[in-house]
Amino acid sequence: MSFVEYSDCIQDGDVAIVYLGHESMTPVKVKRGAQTQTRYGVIRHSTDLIGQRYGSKVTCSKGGWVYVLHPTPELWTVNLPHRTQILYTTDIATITMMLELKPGSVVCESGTGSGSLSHAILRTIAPTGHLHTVEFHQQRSEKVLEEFKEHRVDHLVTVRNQDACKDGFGVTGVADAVFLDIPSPWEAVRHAKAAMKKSGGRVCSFSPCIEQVQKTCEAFSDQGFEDITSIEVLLRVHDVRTVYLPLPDFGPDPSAQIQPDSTITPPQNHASIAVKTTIPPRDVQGHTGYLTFATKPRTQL
Ligand SMILES: C[S@@+](CC[C@H](N)C(=O)[O-])C[C@H]1O[C@@H](n2cnc3c(N)ncnc32)[C@H](O)[C@@H]1O
Repeated sequence: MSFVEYSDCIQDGDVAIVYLGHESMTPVKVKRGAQTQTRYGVIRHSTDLIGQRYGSKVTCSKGGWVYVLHPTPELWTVNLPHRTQILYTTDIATITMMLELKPGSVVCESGTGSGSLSHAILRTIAPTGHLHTVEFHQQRSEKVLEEFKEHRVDHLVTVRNQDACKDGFGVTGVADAVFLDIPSPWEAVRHAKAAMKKSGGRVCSFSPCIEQVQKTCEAFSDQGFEDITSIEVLLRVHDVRTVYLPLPDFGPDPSAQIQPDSTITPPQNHASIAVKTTIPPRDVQGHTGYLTFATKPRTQL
């Protein structure tokens, strides 16, 4: 198992996602001889997990069952231990697309936080790209490195425990893209520029407040970035419903030159048909933050 490569069967040392039901999942470190308690009873790793196929239905000791899923960055985002605020898949999908990330991309990121975005970046840039991630909180940087090792993606990432605003990203002229999720991103913009390739690239900053966005846009402009754009991504999940619509009664068909026939049954007054449709949500999910994108143009030679 690795977060960037799929394996068929569960092995000793894997991290598996135990799916207990809607909205109820938990990550489990698979270890020979270990047990995991669930509300459906005990899962014995040696017999119930190791050697089973990912996606299998596993029966617990009380007779209830769970599914054991292969980990993905999306599942990790909804199951990871929170050490900070994190980015969720709606923003992550937009960031990945707008930063034009692909296999082989070199990316700089700060702060690493709980590693939610980092895992998604790693899956996209594997197998030949690299992520340079900077986190100034020592325990957070140590913990996330431990997780990268457990998830077998540590060969794709360098974690630096330093201040991105003071000391930058630890690399110069190598990055295709830079991502900032720190309280004062405008202080890191010049370091972002220095970390990026001479051929240019894309940068993104995530900030919850519009005052932060204004300062960051000014810094991007001062540093010569172009195409500065701020967006907010709001997800609207529609509910699928069956609704009953009345059949319209258009009266007799004037083009049909048929004499009234008493054997034809007239349409019923309140006839209706069942149709599937979607209902938009009444409330739109809350604000997470603004995403500001900009382009570093190719340096003139
Ligand atoms: C909101 S969290 C990032 C969450 C991350 N994007 C995720 O999806 O899990 C912000 C992190 O930035 C770190 N941080 C704040 N300012 C920093 C700086 N100047 N240099 C490095 N890290 C910084 C904080 O310690 C915190 O862990």
